[in-house]
Order: sequence, then structure tokens, then C-alpha cells
Amino acid sequence: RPPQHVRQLYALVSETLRYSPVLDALLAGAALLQAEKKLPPHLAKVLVYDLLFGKGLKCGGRWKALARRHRARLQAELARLKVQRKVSRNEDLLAPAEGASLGAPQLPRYVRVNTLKTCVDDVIDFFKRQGYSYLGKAASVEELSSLSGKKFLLDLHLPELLVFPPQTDFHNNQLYTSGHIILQDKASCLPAFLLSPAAGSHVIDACAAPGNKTSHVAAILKNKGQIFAFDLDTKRLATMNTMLMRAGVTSFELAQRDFLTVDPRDSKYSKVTHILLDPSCSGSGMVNRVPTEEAAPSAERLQALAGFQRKILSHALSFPAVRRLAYSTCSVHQEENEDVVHAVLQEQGSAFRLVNVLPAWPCRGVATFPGAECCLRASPAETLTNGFFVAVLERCGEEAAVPSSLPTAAEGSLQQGRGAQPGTAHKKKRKKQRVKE
Ligand SMILES: C[S@@+](CC[C@H](N)C(=O)[O-])C[C@H]1O[C@@H](n2cnc3c(N)ncnc32)[C@H](O)[C@@H]1O
Repeated sequence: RPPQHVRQLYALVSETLRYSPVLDALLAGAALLQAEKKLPPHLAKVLVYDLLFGKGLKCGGRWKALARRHRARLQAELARLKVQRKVSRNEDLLAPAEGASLGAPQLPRYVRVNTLKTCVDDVIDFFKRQGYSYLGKAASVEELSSLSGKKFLLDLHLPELLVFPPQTDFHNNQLYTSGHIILQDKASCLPAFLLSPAAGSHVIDACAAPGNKTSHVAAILKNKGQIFAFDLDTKRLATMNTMLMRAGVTSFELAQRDFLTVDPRDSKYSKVTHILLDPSCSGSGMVNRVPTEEAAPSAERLQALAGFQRKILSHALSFPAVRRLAYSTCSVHQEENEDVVHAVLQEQGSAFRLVNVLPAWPCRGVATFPGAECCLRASPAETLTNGFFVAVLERCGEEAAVPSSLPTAAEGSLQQGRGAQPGTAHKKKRKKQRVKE
């Protein structure tokens, strides 16, 4: 049934997620899932949240009645947990207990500077004026993990990425609302950075909405050239349109379209040299994702996703002028990552090859085929990001001809000599609209 009170439902789900570690402890303590074997664990959490902390929504039917039967036991568990944690209010349970690590790992707050509107130096100055201390460029991933209070760093891999302590909230910050900064996980900044089209290029973003990567591509293009962005989802495209306008992106064409039906021979796309392909995936790498069965997709679901991903990757490579393509997923499953890339590379014969990107990146593709280590993986534990995968494919024999703004530091021996000097993009102080406090 469609929800009658969407806002209440949204609040219920987000609050359940906020209390998730506490709810896990209560469910375990009361052995609810052992007692009610048919009760799905995620539903159990929502029911227990509503029973103990919520406002008592008028829905839930038989499941709600089932949870109510365990009310006394759950309340006793809650009281016990409060005594154990030495707290009196429910909210105080949300602070992690001493020495404990509850729930999803805490990732830093990554802030991508939107170079279409400002520059890194100006944004650093802005935050300094807001009372933050700038600690310079990070030397290691460990340094990023030890950030606390009002301190921030420049990322060690991505020159336009600032790193703040976890849970720093900039959603109401003037720089965010004006599109000067984009709140984007570090791993999700990799595809556009590694695709690195030169200003003036024609680029396809095949599965583009809600558009964070598109706006990143536009920034790399310096708004010069043309972006053709496609997505199936009307609502996500509407959000994307607003986001791109706010970010000052021009020269883009958004289309609500199945990319698989876009004709590679259409003369409109005859100059497309770069493609960013970030197709639907299981999302199994997302740390803060609403938990669903997707976190552990079935073999059938993985097979279906991988089939789609192979098809859409092959289709993207069939654009006649394409020279470079970045394929990415926020999945941790080999089936959606290395296996897809390997299968399509084999199908392409010697037309395309993998580029050995970012040799300094610590986490590489799973060695399931020769060259898989050219791909990048990301994970909360190793790179302090969501779980992610990126592979960059390049047309064989084209590399010398490809103009690229990619810093040479981002590519290994296979690509040496291409592109501009490391860091030139952020070192140059560009004249940009100055950010006013
Ligand atoms: C992982 S999301 C893309 C995220 C986006 N690249 C970003 O950075 O904001 C995958 C997107 O692919 C879209 N999609 C799925 N199948 C598609 C198809 N056949 N053609 C175009 N878009 C598709 C989905 O609607 C979804 O918005």
C-alpha cells in the first residue's frame, strides 16, 4: 500500500537508522529474532524503534501486534542498557560507548571544491574564517582518520578535496547551498578525476543522476566542451538538473533515456572521446545505505546486475570516437567489478586496455586476471571511503593522441609522459568568484 504519511515514514526510517546500533543491542538482548523466526531483521528494528522510542504510528498491522507482545522484555533490555552505559536519556545511547565501535564505520566528511565557482585556496580561507584549523596536505590515510574537532586537511590523492572529521555537517553551510562545495565521498570523486577529459572534450555520462560525477566532469572540462548525460529515472534527473544549475554547470544536455538505446552512430556523438559509466549496481559498498537485502544480494540478483553492466559497458565502448572510459560501481562484489571488466575486455579483443591508474592508491583490483591490479578498489578500512570500484579503459594505440588534464602522478608506468604536471590544477591560483562570508 502506498504510504499515507510519507514524512512520518521517512522520519521513522531515518530515526531507526540513527538508532540502529542501539536497536541491534536491544534485539540481541531480548533475543527477539530467535523468538520470532519469521520476523525480518530490518522490520524488527523499525518495529522496536517505534515501540520504544517512536510516536506510535498507526500502521504496522499484525507485525506491530507481534512486537507489542515483547514490549516488557524490550523495555527491560532498554533499562539495562542505560544502566550499563551510565545514561538516563534515550538520546545519550547514541554516543558510542567507551572503547566500543558501534554500527557503520565513521567516514570523514569529504568536501569537493567546485572549481567552476571557486578555488581550493579560497575555500580553505573561508573555513579558517569560520574557526576551522587547516592542517595542510595529508601525508597518509591514517592522518585522515585521526581528524577531530574543527580541523581539516587537504586530501593526499585528490587535489580539490578537503577532509573534515566524520559527521561534520555542512548541509546548511553557505558554501554548500551556493554550490561552491559538493559533499561527495572521496571514492566517488575518483571516476571523473581519472577520466580526466581535456577542456573542450565531448563526454557522455551514461548513468548520470543525481549528477555529482557529472558536475565533477564539468569542473574538469572547465565548462568547455559538451556533456551528454543520460538517466532513466525522471525524479533523479529533476534533482540533477537543480544540482547542476546550482553548481554552475553549463554545456550539458540531460536526457531521460535508456543509454542502451542511444545510437553510437548518431552524428551528435561523433566527437565523444570520453565516457563515464557508473551504472546501477548492488550498492553493497555503501556504508550508510538503508539496509535491505541488497547489502547481500542473491546470486541471481548479482548475475542479473552483472549481465546489465557487461551490456552497458560494451555499448559504451561501441561509440566510434571513444578513447577513454571510466567504469565504476559502489559494489564490493567481484561479479559486478573485475568480472565485468574482464569479460568486456576479452570480448573487445585488443581494441581496449586497462590503464594503470593512481599507482599510489593502496587498494587494487582483485587479481582475478592479468592486469586486474590496474583497477582501483576502495573500502572503509583501507581508504576511509565507501566500498567502490573503478577501472579506466583506453583505446589501444590512441594514448599518445589523447590530450588530458590528468596529473601524471595519477597514472603508472603505462601512461607516463601523458598529461599535465601533477597538481598544476590546484596550485594555480585561479581568478574565481570570491566566496563571501
Ligand atoms: C549509481 S547511479 C549513478 C550515480 C551518478 N553517476 C552520480 O554520481 O550521481 C546509477 C544510475 O543509473 C541509472 N540507470 C540505470 N539503468 C540505466 C540505463 N539503462 N540507462 C541510463 N541510466 C540508467 C539509474 O537510474 C541510476 O540513476
